[in-house]
Parts: sequence; structure tokens; C-alpha cells
Amino acid sequence: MEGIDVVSEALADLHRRLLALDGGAVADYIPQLALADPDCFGLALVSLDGHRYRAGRCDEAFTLQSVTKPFVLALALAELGAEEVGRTVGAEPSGEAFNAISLDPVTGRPANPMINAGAIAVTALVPGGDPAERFARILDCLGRFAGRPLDVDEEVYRSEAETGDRNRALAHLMRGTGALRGDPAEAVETYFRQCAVRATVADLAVMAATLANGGVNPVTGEAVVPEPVAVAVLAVMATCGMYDAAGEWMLRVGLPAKSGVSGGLVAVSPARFGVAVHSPPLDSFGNPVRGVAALRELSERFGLHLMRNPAPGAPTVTRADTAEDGGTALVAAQGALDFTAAERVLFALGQQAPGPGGRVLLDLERVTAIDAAARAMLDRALTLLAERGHRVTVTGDALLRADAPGPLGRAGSRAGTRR
Ligand SMILES: NC(=O)CC[C@H](N)C(=O)O
Repeated sequence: MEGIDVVSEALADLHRRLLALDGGAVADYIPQLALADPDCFGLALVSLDGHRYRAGRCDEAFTLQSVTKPFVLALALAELGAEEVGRTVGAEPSGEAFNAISLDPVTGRPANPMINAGAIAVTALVPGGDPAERFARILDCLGRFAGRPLDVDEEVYRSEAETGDRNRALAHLMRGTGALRGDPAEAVETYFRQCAVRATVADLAVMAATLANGGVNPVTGEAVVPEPVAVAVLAVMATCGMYDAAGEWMLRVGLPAKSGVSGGLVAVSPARFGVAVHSPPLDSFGNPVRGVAALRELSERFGLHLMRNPAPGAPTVTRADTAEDGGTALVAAQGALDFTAAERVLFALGQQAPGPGGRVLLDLERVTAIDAAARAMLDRALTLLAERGHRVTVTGDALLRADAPGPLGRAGSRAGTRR
């Protein structure tokens, strides 16, 4: 049925109105970027089901620049772990511009991986026998986030390589403080190539959606990075992604995001979708004017701020009672169990009063998913009940059994009884 796509309609409306927005300036410190069309403007959104929505110019490739930073951070975290990466770069908003010399006076580490200094250090961490191999890894990883192979805009790369003295200086400084491994010149060349990787707004929305989806690309189904890595990257984006405008951004938009000097912007609504905008004119912080305006409106219109309460789901506990003779307590639950839902189930169980040695029936037939926290909580409660002499029966725990070591995870009949 056509004509009911209100998401695309909202994007089209934003596109139409914000195209008229002037202000900002196209970056020209990398000469090749100055050639960008200031009126090029596209918006795309990809849901965790892989549904795609778009408005404006979404198929024109542009160089991702700093928008690559969170994705290369993800690669480094996946390859080396948080501790190793944390020895090289901090996770504090610098409150300074993207190209600032933000090195900790004591440790010599750059403030965070979203500013140039931190990103150069992270790029240098990516394993590889030589620069070509290291870059091939980066390009491959960016392509897996996008769901298709990406390439490099050689002209933009050369243009930055010819003029990138400030970044070279940063790399040498970091070599001096010990934050940068290996050859500074090589680190910066790899970083310039990374910045010159090109993709479309449509690609970028898939990349953002992959972070929203715990590291699994919702279009290709590939697990690009482990879930804890995606969570860590989003946390760094939330605090540092918009440079010295990060606080205002969190206040007004409330989503993890990353901008770049070519006018790209990604924002992530965790567990919901990824969104990308491209529009070259930048504000004084180096963030794209139309992209910032679009995300402010989208966040407000669709209620996306991270700090908002989520919409209440269906009730978790569908039945809770104790038989009249006091012999058996029954609690039935439904839906996906996380901490909140498990707390409801356990609270309901706690309200029941089966006599000493009485039976406890926990009906999970209609539970659709359970996360590690909820599983551990239920396991612990069931162990305590068994220790107190109750006969506990869990039904519908097949889903829970898969990889769970505790009582809920015990192999056996579908209804496991324990005393
Ligand atoms: N903010 C950015 O996008 C900066 C990236 C750019 N390649 C630079 O290092 O200057």
C-alpha cells in the first residue's frame, strides 16, 4: 500500500525547509573540500529491521572525514580491547575544537578518540604488518559497517596530505609524549586515507544503524563488532562526538553522534535506528548547520532524546496468585525480560506466600527473550527458593536454557523441577 510512509514524509519536510537554511561555511582548509556544493543535502534513516527512509541527495559519495572516527575506534576496540585502547587515548570531552592540541599534561594521552589527535593515535593502533595492511583493515571494516565495499577519494586524500601540517604536528607531539606508536608520518598518512574514504548518506545511515543494533549490520546481518564495543563507541560519541558543542547537543538532541568537516553527520538512536545527514556548510564548531538543525527537529518530533522514558510495553506479569490452600504460588510472565522486567517478576513472586515446602510455579511460556542480567536475577531467586525448601517448577524456559549455566539453564525436560 503506497502513500502512508510518514517517516519519509517527515524527512522530505525537513529537507524542504532546511534547504532554505543558510549560514555556515564549507570547509576550505583542505582545498579539495572547498569544491563541495553547499546545496547538496540528503537525509537517510535505517531502522533496526533494515527499513530505509530517505530524502534529498542520498546517493552522492562524499569523503567521510571525522565521521570515520567512531567506526575506526570500534575496530581498534574489537581488535585490542578497551584497556589497551585506553592506554593510548582518554574518553573525556575536550571542550576544544576538533584539531586542538588536547594532550593530557600528565599522561600525554589525547583527550578522546573523536578529536584529530585521539583519532590519529587510534588509527595507529589498528594492527597490520605495514601501512597498506593497516589501511586495508580499516577500509574493510568501514565497508562492513556500510554493508558494501567503500573506496578512497584519491584527490581529497592528496589534497589533505599536501596541506595537513597541523595533523602532522599533532602526530609528532604525540610521538613525543608516548601516546603514538610507530612512525608519526605513517600514522598521519593512514589517517588521511581514512578521512578520504567516501560513502553516500544512504551508506552512512546503515553504518549508524549498525551501531544502534549492537554492532550487527541490520541490512547484511553481519556482526561487525561485538555488542560491548558498539556500546562503548556510542558512549564516546555521546560525550565527545560533537567536539566543543557536545554538551549543547546532548541537551537539545540527546543522541550519540559524530560530525565531519565534509558536512557528514551520523546520529544513533540506540536499539531504534541510525540516521545520517550530509550538507557541507559548517558552523563555528565544525558541525554541519543543516545536519544539526535536522537532528534537533527529528529528536523533538519523534521523542528520541536518550533520557526520555521509553514507551511502556505490555505488562510483564500476567498472573500472580497463591492457591487458596496456600500450597502453590504461581507467577506468569510475558515479553522480553531485562532488569526491569525481572524485578517485576521477582517482586510478584515475593508477594506470594506458599506455605513451608510449598510449590512455586514460574510460567515463562510467553517470555520471548531474556538478557544476561535478568537471567542471573531469576537464577539467583530460584536458587534461594529451592534452598528454602520450595519445589520450584519453571515452564517455558527452553529459550533461557540455551547457554545458561545456572538453574534456569539446566538441560532437561521443558519443565524442570527442582527441590
Ligand atoms: N573534523 C574533521 O572531519 C576533521 C577531519 C580532517 N581530515 C582533519 O583531520 O582535519
